[in-house]
This record gives sequence, structure tokens and C-alpha cells, in this order.
Amino acid sequence: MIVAIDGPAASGKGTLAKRLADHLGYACLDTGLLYRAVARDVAAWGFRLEDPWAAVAVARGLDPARFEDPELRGAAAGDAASIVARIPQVRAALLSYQRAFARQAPGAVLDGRDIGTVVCPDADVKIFVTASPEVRARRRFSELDARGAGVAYETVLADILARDARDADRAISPLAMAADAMLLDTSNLSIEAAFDAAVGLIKRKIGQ
Ligand SMILES: Nc1ncnc2c1ncn2[C@@H]1O[C@H](COP(=O)(O)OP(=O)(O)OP(=O)(O)O)[C@@H](O)[C@H]1O
Ligand SMILES: Nc1ccn([C@@H]2O[C@H](COP(=O)(O)O)[C@@H](O)[C@H]2O)c(=O)n1
Repeated sequence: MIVAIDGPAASGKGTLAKRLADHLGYACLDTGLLYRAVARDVAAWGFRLEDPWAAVAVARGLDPARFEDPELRGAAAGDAASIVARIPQVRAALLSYQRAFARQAPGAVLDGRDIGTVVCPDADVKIFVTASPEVRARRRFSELDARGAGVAYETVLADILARDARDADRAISPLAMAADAMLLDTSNLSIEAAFDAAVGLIKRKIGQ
């Protein structure tokens, strides 16, 4: 079974995907890490993020063993990722890895922006997770603040809005809710309540 989780920046996709994967005994892939890793390596090679030749070369040779790098989790890496994510050949190069991951038994949970629309259009369950920009910014701010990042709430909100706009407005595989996805707005839900709601949606969808 394939569970596709999409949604805007800091909506809680990753948190929910991991919880669901643990609960179901499935593998989990945070597809944002692929784009973050491409951006990191393009920069490390000394190329501009907009350079399609360099970005595609990196994407084709990406090493999943290097997805655990803590630097990939930062705000700068997310911004850089959304720049390489606009390059069609980069998206094409990352597609087969994501699809192969999704096909594994007994199942997989993938989270990103285009899982339900492009990567796994036939996913058994599609959930589009969202929350108001202010709520998302507040949660991300608390996370960064706890890590001592010293960033202002207003900056976090502005970054989230800018990244959402870049992801939603791009020509290829934009951030979008699939027609057959179920909407989960967690603005007023705790992590636990969001997980319970998602389990309820999955049961409703697959009839268990
Ligand atoms: N329902 C919730 N209630 C409160 N906090 C939440 C909830 N869901 C997620 N969070 C917190 O919000 C922050 C963002 O969550 P998470 O990293 O899962 O989002 P994401 O959509 O995967 O982010 P990104 O788009 O940057 O990859 C984290 O600090 C997480 O612990
Ligand atoms: N399926 C996806 C996943 C991610 N992206 C791009 O990567 C950026 C970082 O993603 P996070 O989920 O780690 O925040 C994101 O802003 C997108 O530009 C994507 O295009 N498709």
C-alpha cells in the first residue's frame, strides 16, 4: 500500500508521515530531502543553484546514504531546495528513485509536494496536510528557537510564504492537492490529534 502525504512548508507532513509509517510498519521517505541534498551538492561543487547542467548531474548521482546530514534540515537548505526543484530535468532524475521506494512491501509512506499528483498518482491513500501560515510559522519558530537558531518569528513566516509561493507557482509539478486527496487541516490539532485524524481518514479510505 502507498500512502501519499503532500502539503505546504512546515505543515507537519514529515511528522505525520513518520508516525503513520511506524504505526503501519511501512518504510518512510521524506522526498524533500532529495531536493535539499541536490541543492547542497550543487553549491558544494561551486555551481549556481539555477544551473540545470550541474543540478541534473548531481541529481543523477545522488547518494541516499548522505540524506542524514543535519545541515539538510535547516531553513537555508529548504530555500535552496525550492530553487533546484523548479528544474524539470532534476525532477525527472529523482522520479525513479521515489517510485521504486514507493513500490516496496508491505508498503510505504512518502511526503512531499507532488506525491499524490505526479510521483504516485495511483497511491491507495492521499492526504493533503495543511495549517494556516501563522500556525506553521509559530511551530517552525518554536522548533528553531529550541535549537538556539536565533531567528525571528516574522522571518520564519516570510520564509514559509516565499517558499510556498515558489512551490505553488512553478510550471512543473507544483504544490497542489490531488483531486482525490483528503484534506487534513491541523491548525487546531495537536500532533497526536492530527495522527488520530489521519488514521481515521486512512480507515475510511481503505474500508477497515
Ligand atoms: N499538529 C501539530 N501540532 C503542533 N506542532 C506540530 C504539529 N505537526 C507538526 N508540528 C511541528 O511543526 C514543525 C514542522 O513539522 P514538520 O517538520 O513535520 O513539517 P514538514 O511539513 O515536514 O516541514 P518541511 O516542509 O519544512 O519539510 C515541527 O516542529 C513539528 O514538531
Ligand atoms: N516532493 C517534493 C518535495 C520537496 N520539494 C521541494 O523541496 C523543498 C524542500 O522540501 P521540504 O519538504 O523538505 O520542505 C520544497 O520547498 C520544494 O521546493 C518538491 O518540489 N517536491
